[in-house]
Amino acid sequence: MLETNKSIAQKDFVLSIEGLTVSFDGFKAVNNLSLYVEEQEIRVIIGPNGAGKTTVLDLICGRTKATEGSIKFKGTELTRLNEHQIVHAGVGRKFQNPSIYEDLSVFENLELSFPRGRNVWGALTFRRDAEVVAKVKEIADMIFLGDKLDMNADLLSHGQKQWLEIGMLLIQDPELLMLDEPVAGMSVSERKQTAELLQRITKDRSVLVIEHDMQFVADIADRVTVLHQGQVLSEGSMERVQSDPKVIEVYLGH
Ligand SMILES: Nc1ncnc2c1ncn2[C@@H]1O[C@H](COP(=O)(O)OP(=O)(O)OP(=O)(O)O)[C@@H](O)[C@H]1O
Repeated sequence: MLETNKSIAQKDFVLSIEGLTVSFDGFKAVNNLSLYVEEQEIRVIIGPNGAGKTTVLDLICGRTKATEGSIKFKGTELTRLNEHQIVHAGVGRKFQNPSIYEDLSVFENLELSFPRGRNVWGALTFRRDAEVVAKVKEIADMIFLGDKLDMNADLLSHGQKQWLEIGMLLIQDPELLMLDEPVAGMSVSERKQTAELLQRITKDRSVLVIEHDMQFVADIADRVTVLHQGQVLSEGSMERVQSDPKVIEVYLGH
């Protein structure tokens, strides 16, 4: 046991969650959870409805306050910070529904998210210097929208809107990116492209994803954590969790 603790402590984890619990009127949606995410890792959290997946992301990004436990991001204790401070520390979160500015172009949406242009008026009036333009183009290419910079965001497909929102997070250069069901509503080819995109962006960062689409999970996951009733039911490679009888019983067997 000592050996295990020592090896866990020595690894370079981007995110170390230990003993995390949140209680809603006595109901523990997350119950004494420990989870460690490495640099450049894509970790996928799966599990049945109500398992606590979204609540875990809410706790990490500061939307929900923990009752007990610790969430360390590169050594910084996140449970003491507010949502804004957590974003500033380098944690980006994408929710299920895209929250892009539909009446602005792809370029303007990305430009607005560039760290210097966080507020709308600041972003629209500051000079589009070469650095911003270059970064916007780089990100647009990465999210498959390089030829759609001038298109109004409301004309994009659902999948393209999801990519734009991922791009709006990437331009802020988070070290941990959290995505809640990123391929929901996407076509098969868009799912494939999204898998490629996630593989590419983990060269510089880690990604934590909640997903129900098992093909997509198999395509992207370095490791999978299966949650059930706020606790880790199983963890490891996709092959390992898929063949775990406990996982088949409560989740995959349905
Ligand atoms: N703010 C809250 N107050 C009370 N109960 C909550 C709150 N947030 C979540 N819960 C409960 O906690 C449990 C876990 O919810 P959560 O949304 O995290 O599950 P999930 O695994 O993301 O499920 P799904 O796959 O359906 O999105 C559920 O029973 C939910 O009703």
